[in-house]
Amino acid sequence: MLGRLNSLIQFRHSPSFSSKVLRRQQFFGTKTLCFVGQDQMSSTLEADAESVLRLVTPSLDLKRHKGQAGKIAVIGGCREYTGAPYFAAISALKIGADLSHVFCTKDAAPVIKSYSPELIVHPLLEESYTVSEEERRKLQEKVVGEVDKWIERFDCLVIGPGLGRDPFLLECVSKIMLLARKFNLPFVVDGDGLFLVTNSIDLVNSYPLAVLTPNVNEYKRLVLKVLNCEVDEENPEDQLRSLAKVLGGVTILKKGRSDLISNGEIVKSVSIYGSPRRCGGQGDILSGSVAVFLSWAQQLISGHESLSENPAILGCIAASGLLRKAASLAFTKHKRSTLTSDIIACLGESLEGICPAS
Ligand SMILES: NC(=O)C1=CN([C@@H]2O[C@H](COP(=O)(O)OP(=O)(O)OC[C@H]3O[C@@H](n4cnc5c(N)ncnc54)[C@H](OP(=O)(O)O)[C@@H]3O)[C@@H](O)[C@H]2O)[C@@H](O)CC1
Ligand SMILES: Nc1ncnc2c1ncn2[C@@H]1O[C@H](COP(=O)(O)OP(=O)(O)OP(=O)(O)O)[C@@H](O)[C@H]1O
Ligand SMILES: [Mg+2]
Repeated sequence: MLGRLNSLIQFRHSPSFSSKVLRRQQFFGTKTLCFVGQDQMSSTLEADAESVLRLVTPSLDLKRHKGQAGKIAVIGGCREYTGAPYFAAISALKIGADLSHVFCTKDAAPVIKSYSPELIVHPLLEESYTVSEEERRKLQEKVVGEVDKWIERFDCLVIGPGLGRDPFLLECVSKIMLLARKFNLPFVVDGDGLFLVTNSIDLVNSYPLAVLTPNVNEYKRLVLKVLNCEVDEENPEDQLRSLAKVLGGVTILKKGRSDLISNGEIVKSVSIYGSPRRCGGQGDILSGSVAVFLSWAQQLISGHESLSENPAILGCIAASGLLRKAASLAFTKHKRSTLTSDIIACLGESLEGICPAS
């Protein structure tokens, strides 16, 4: 059974599971691979998202302490966008992470704090208009130093929701990405983080713990930059595989009517019926969710040395499946008035329907 699972999701184990993760091997305790259904082991394009959700979601246990179910940090939030980082960070908690941080600009912080007392909000980043040329170098060092104090505690970063495109701010964020790579910390790049990465491919190149979650526009820009061509609508799977391969094995979740996922080797799709509402913010839920499921998958795999699945692919399949289930449930309740916060409110019920807490 393990062999067949491995051949379906042929993942390269990153050499970089941190010692922090290894210390937590016991987290998943007695969970076994009988949670993986038969469909998941077939070689079809469509993933069995429910089986993956059951596989990676840890059971609740009174012996566990705060933090073991995941600590996520979102790097995003600026003067214009405060909703996006909030959606990503709160979704992580609603799914089951223990702690969710947001590193945002100084002026976005009080707004994001006011949305929720659950989030730990760091007013750290600054946009060009608040900093003189002379102050910039010193400030950049301060930002990196501050993130450095926290970074080892996180299981995954989400970089980009509502970040904005201020050049100085993006320069600081590129330093944070380099820091994350130094610590072998997985990160999900979304929204304006993808704008940054598309213009500085080296930030993610050949980093197997990077997950990119582009929407239609973001994907178009990435394909143009990296493959120097237009999006191939006829053969999306092959093009996605090539893109991930050229980027040295990063995982890409291409969002759309069906979500397509590849690490340059395999391609999987998630097409569970979601919702016809396309209100903004659903991609932000997805990025926060990928971070949690990726962390859980990493912990699961580190506890089963015989497994060679790629936690990033499992995280993407699980997050996409859950978001679609929650969007569908929210739509049955709210129809045309369905908003992103309604979908977030359905995350728990949707996950409970697939893997009950008790
Ligand atoms: N509440 C908040 O704070 C939120 C903040 N957000 C943050 O905003 C930042 C920018 O992200 P983004 O997604 O708006 O930018 P981008 O990808 O350039 O798209 C812009 C335009 O592209 C088009 N378009 C989109 N999809 C398309 C499709 N399928 N097919 C065809 N066209 C399509 C469409 O253009 P239109 O139809 O108006 O011409 C759309 O308006 C980023 O930081 C993000 O995190 C969001 O997360 C939302 C919630
Ligand atoms: N045409 C579609 N039909 C069904 N589901 C879709 C469709 N497009 C996107 N989705 C779903 O919505 C999720 C978010 O994708 P979307 O393209 O809206 O991201 P986004 O533009 O980054 O969102 P955001 O507004 O948060 O920035 C995807 O994971 C996918 O499951
Ligand atoms: Mg987006």
